[in-house]
Amino acid sequence: MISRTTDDIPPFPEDVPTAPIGTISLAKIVDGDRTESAQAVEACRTHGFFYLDLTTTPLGQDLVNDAEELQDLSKQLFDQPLKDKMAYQHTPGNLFGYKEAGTVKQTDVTLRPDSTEFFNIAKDHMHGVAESRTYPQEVLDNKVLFQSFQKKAHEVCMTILAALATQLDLPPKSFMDKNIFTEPSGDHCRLTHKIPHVTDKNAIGLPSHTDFGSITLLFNWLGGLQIQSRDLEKAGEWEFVKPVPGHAIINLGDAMVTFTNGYLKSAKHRVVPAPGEQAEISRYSVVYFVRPHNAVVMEPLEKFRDLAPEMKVAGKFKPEGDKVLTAGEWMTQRTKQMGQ
Ligand SMILES: O=C(O)CCC(=O)C(=O)O
Ligand SMILES: [Fe+2]
Repeated sequence: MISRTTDDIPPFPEDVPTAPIGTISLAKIVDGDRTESAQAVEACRTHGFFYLDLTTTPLGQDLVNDAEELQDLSKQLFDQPLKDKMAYQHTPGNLFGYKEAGTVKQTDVTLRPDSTEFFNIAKDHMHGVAESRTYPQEVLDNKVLFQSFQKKAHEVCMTILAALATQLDLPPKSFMDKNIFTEPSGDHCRLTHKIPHVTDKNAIGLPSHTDFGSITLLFNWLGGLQIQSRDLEKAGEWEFVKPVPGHAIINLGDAMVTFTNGYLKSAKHRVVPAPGEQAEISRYSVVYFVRPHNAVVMEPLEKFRDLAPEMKVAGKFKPEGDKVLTAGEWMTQRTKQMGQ
């Protein structure tokens, strides 16, 4: 079965317009199919999002299964009383641990509280790359599952980064070398839970943002994720990204914008109440964020250093001032900016 967790949820309404993002096949990317890689580059220069079809490789199928098991685990994890979850709250400037719903992002002009709680579980902590912080017993009891998901998600993301590099006439490891699994980094698995819309009619799921790492691999089962339309007539309107069983949703983060000096894009996205009847039930997502390892210097690759400004697209290119940061410093700065 491709997706057992979609069997018991109301369908995404057919009459709701959705973003026309493309689908890339993991199997074809693994096979070195240049047409597929060219489409991935195109997706990263336009919408900044694409579906990744995971149905036709064992690695992809295993990843889907892990994500579904993590969704089951999320239900138990978020079902705990708030005070128990708050015992694992993240510390300022460090995203690992628990974030409660009701956060206001400091850079959000609307200053609306979000309605999403999440747990960020570090790759370094699950794989012994760095000393771990504390996590709930349910997380520790499922360490093997987190290890499996993180390893596979990282591998899939590296395959995409290699395809992008090759297609851009760079050595295949150009981006991979900045995201080494065994090096200390901000890589993590995020489990999110959005309370049903009916509980808080005004809340936003997650305010508009770009991800700040290299590449994000996302599973969700209910609608609610939106990206801004690229259709000139719809100028900036938000469109839903409909979940597709057996597919992950991939987007690039601001680090890739920095490495390519804006040639590749990190698209703004947000989470709002899911459309139709889907708004009435809890929404979960399982995410893996690949971030450049801490020692990486956040500057464009040689090839992109002198890129003309008009080639630049959405996303933040540089931190305040001209200081070149390491990825470790950059992540701390961006995390503080989130008000977290
Ligand atoms: O839950 C989703 O669909 C998106 C989550 C997201 O954008 C994030 O956690 O950065
Ligand atoms: Fe995001």
